[in-house]
Amino acid sequence: MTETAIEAAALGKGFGRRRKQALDDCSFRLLTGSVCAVVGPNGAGKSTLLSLAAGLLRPTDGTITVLGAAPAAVRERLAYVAQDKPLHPQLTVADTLRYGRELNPGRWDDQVAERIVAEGELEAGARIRTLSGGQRTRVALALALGKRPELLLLDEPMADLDPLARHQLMATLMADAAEHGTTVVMSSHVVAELDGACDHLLLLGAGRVRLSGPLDDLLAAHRLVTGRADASLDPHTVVESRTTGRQTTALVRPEGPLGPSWQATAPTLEELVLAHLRAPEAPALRLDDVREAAV
Ligand SMILES: Nc1ncnc2c1ncn2[C@@H]1O[C@H](COP(=O)(O)OP(=O)(O)OP(=O)(O)O)[C@@H](O)[C@H]1O
Repeated sequence: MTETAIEAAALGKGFGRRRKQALDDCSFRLLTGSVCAVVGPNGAGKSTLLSLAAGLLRPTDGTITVLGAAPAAVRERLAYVAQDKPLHPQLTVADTLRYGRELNPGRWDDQVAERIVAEGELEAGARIRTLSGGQRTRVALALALGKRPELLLLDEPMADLDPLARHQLMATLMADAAEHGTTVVMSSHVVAELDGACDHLLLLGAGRVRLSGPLDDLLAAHRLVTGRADASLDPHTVVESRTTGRQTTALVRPEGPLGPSWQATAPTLEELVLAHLRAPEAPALRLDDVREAAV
């Protein structure tokens, strides 16, 4: 097994005759066994990136290597759950799982697929078209995990689920990934649901990588500081700063000791992401051991 699950080098994807860049010059590296959160505002390129990794789109620039090969060459070793969760509407839940089994001979894990369906109390005989959005999500995830993939690509998998189902499915997903060493790449707008589940972060903005690396390293590279509005933050890199009255609160990347003017705490994942979303001009930071120089 290769140590790198996904490697993107100057990856770009343009659409249409004008080649509008959905992704531009993206380089990052994700180690096997990581659970990676892909976050970013609407239109940032998250779905495009996941489709490229799944081999459903081809790059217009650069390269993406998945499980050591071109994505199209390793399709049977990965599973992709797209945002719209395409399933055959006329099939029953049981038929859908049966097709999953037939299409993945030698790989299929009946136990995990059946468990995910059973946890949602879905009737085996129910047709897909009669299911709610959240119930379809459950069937799509059962199909994806049943395939026993080495790489699981999930595009906003929890968006349709009620909070309890979300919590429970996330726990099942993470336990299964940990048990089998599955690499998981999951996009989401709900940062809270990623906290505690992910160990790698990829933040995209306007088609570019803004943050990439092990979550702990990215969090450790930032400090949330509070101090007097007239205190200087030189020479630190200020990601975002807000002043209310006489007080400034900022997210910074310290270049050394912060000094006595500032009270500093470690940011949460949500604070890290929100500050970068509010400050799209902040410089990018990559801590994922890419071979190229800094972005
Ligand atoms: N098939 C396509 N044809 C033309 N443009 C596209 C196509 N797919 C995506 N785009 C454009 O590429 C950009 C990135 O889209 P993408 O769906 O990857 O973003 P996203 O981060 O997943 O957004 P969201 O959070 O809204 O799901 C957008 O500007 C979108 O309009």
